[in-house]
Amino acid sequence: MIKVGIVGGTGYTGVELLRLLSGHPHVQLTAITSRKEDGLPVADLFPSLRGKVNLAFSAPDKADLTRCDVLFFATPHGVAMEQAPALLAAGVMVIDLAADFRLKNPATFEQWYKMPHACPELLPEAVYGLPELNREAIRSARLIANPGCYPTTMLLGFYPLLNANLIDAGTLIADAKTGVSGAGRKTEIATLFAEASDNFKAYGVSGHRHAPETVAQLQRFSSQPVSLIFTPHLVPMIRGMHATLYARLTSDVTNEQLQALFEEQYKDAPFIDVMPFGAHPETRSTRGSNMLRLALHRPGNGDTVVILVVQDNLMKGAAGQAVQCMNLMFGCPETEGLQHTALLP
Ligand SMILES: NC(=O)C1=CN([C@@H]2O[C@H](COP(=O)(O)OP(=O)(O)OC[C@H]3O[C@@H](n4cnc5c(N)ncnc54)[C@H](OP(=O)(O)O)[C@@H]3O)[C@@H](O)[C@H]2O)C=CC1
Ligand SMILES: CC(=O)N[C@@H](CCC(=O)OP(=O)(O)O)C(=O)O
Repeated sequence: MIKVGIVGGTGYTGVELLRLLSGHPHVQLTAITSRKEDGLPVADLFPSLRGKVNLAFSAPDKADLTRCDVLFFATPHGVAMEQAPALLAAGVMVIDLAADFRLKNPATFEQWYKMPHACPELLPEAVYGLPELNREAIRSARLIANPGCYPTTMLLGFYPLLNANLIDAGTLIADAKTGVSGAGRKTEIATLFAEASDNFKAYGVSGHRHAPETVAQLQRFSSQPVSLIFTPHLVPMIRGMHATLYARLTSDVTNEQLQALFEEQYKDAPFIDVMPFGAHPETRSTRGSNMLRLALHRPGNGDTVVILVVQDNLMKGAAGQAVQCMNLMFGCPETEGLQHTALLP
């Protein structure tokens, strides 16, 4: 059994990890932290876990985290990097759901996250935890930077076209929408029911931290400088993310060839569903599941290809993806504990 700990077990990605890992046949939940709920049985806070998780929360400084084989940090940016060096030295693997290890350049991290990096020496070895792009590296990693939710949709949508050198890397556009759970469980005026329901707005238009993360990863697959215009929106949903991606084709290619390219690229990816050309994927077809669905369009058969991508931000966008990485790191089947079908309605 894999002894697993979760730092930040009371947040939305933390409780999603608990839901997934409590049903994982090779996992023994060993430590779950919360500063605010120290001593409280997990199932008292989350009755959905009654009979499934018998642990109590403990404060991070009281929990002996070195008993774990792997620790998930479902915490705000800046927490994992303070503890990762000691944990790795003690032989504990680390999967960070925040951004501490996503950007290789510490100056870029500092620019976007407004804090100095606590352990820049670990950045070169951290593996970006997107299995569809990095499966082999994840298998042998001990430190995983789990991708941001928006970057997961943008990377998996643009990657096949960029890798095949079929699009102009300098004019990528992503128009994306997500629900309020993306902002976490902490209190914030913008995510109050009276503010977010019956409302719709863009945010971070002049700069969102997921743009540099996405560009850095896409750049690995392009000899041309990658440039991305990314506009996120908050929509009145709880879970879910929809990205509409636009790219300009630079080669003569048929719609059938584009479709075949995506189908071939993701034929061995258990959590990517390449839908028929011209389909309209819906966020609820992914709710509670680790599937990411995408579909290609070519308006007017012109030189713009539109890729529609949907996922559950808490699953493929966060906790599900992190468990997918853990499965690879410990030699479990990639889909173990992740085979839920989406909830309808
Ligand atoms: N929500 C989403 O859709 C996604 C989130 N992420 C990232 O995952 C991480 C977690 O997000 P989310 O679950 O939404 O966040 P939440 O705000 O819902 O939860 C944060 C958790 O971290 C704990 N925590 C806060 N500060 C500290 C600290 N200094 N030390 C230890 N524990 C702390 C909190 O518990 P307590 O205060 O009791 O200790 C709580 O359990 C974030 O970095 C986020 O950016 C990534 C992709 C998608
Ligand atoms: C609605 C909302 O606020 N969404 C979050 C989603 C980002 C996220 O959670 O991912 P990170 O780990 O990269 O922060 C945002 O745009 O900041």
